[in-house]
Amino acid sequence: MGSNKLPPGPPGLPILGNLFDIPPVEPWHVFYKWARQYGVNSGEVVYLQVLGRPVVLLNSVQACNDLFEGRHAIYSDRPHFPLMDLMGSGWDIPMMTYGQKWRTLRRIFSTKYSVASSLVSFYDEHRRSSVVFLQHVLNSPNEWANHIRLRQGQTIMGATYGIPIESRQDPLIRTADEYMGAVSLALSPAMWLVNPLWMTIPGVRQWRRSAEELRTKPFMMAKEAFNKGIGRPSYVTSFLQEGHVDEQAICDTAAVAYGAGYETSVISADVFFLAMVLYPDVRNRAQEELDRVVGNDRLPDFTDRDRLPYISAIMKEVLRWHPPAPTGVPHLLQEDDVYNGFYLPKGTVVMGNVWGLLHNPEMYPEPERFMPERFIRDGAFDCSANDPSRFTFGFGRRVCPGRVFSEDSIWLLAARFLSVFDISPADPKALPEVSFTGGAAPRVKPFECIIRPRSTAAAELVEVSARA
Ligand code: HEM
Repeated sequence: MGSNKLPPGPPGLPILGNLFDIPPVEPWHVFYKWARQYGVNSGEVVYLQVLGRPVVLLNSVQACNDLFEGRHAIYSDRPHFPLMDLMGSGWDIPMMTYGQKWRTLRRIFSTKYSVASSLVSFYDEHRRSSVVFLQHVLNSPNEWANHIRLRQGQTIMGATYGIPIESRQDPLIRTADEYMGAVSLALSPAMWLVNPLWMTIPGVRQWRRSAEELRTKPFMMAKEAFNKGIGRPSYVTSFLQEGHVDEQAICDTAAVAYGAGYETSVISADVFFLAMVLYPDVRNRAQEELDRVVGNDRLPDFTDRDRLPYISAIMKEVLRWHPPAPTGVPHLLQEDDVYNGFYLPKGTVVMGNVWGLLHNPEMYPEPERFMPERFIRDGAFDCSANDPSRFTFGFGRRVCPGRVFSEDSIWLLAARFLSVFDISPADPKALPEVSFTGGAAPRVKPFECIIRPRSTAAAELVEVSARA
């Protein structure tokens, strides 16, 4: 191919390679360091080797565009995730090899989740779940983290199946929690690169059951409601009504929304709360905008979006500051290739360094700071030059098809929560740390905060909206 020189990277041990260089928790900091240390003369391409498997980190916009977009025909496959195989997740689009089955299912999924007219039809679910959320926070503010999980579960389950979820204890939410915990583990670099270890994980059988339940149970419930004529409008019911898509495909693609969308949305909501606790100036500025534009006698809505630029900027900054999948989801190179004069062997695992790209100080000055102002130009919301969603949601043909749905969800949460509640640290002298659990979709470590209605009128507005 004209070059057999591998890109630079950290030296590893014989056979084991860089196995012990990748920490199980917050590995993105190490990836970031390597990008700075080794990427300078290679167009930001860094080479690792783990137990004989070549792994490449792409650390620049250029490299991600050139390879994931420009050469998508050979950069869109997935590596094997042994733990996912054990869980019987062959139906799950994110894990699928790049081929006809993936193409068909992804197209079906996208006709509802990536098309503007369908996304608008999900607005009512976002609205409904956000009002329930506000009421729960009003009644038990210390339980805010549980209320977030319920709200995100309600939104996804409502939009996908039309199934109302009443409580955090709902078995469907528990199933999703369990399955996504396993997926996060299965996709974390430390786990899938070190494949023999998962054999010993005790919960595998239970995870397999959760995966099957997640796949079939809510679909059967939605279908039954549809057949009785009592199904709420949703992804599943609209396909059943249209009648042109095979039922198994509806069932499998619906489960993907629930599986891929639930945990990631919970994390971004948690990140929003953490940012609001740590950055009171941001919260104040957002509330000033909400009061001026929306006033205090109704909740903000999607129709206000164009007039709430700072809320839109907060939503983008949440996705940038701590992306729910900071190391992305790995792609697999299907052919030998040469890039910038470096040889990339067939079978290389190629990872966009999501967190590193979003913390590049040239594109995002003071990257550790939560600063929505970076998306405001001349008083208007503008992320045309630095839209974090270009990285947060992955790359090329495998880019997340749920990204606009997720942005809608975060936007409404931020607008409505800040319009009626104040939030502050539990102890101003001991602010919560910005730290995360392990896994490919790391959760914000639990923290406490104080949440109060902004006024008696705000509390009443929440009650009235919940009754409406
Ligand atoms: C803040 C929320 C979310 C984030 C950060 C996120 C992030 C990602 C990332 C990084 C990928 C991998 C892209 C790649 O391979 O390069 C992905 C794939 C995917 N996401 Fe999301 N996601 C979110 C929410 C959602 C939602 C709400 C849905 C469904 C409604 C969804 C459905 C999917 C699907 C189906 C894939 C697989 C795409 C494929 O392999 O072709 N995601 N997501």
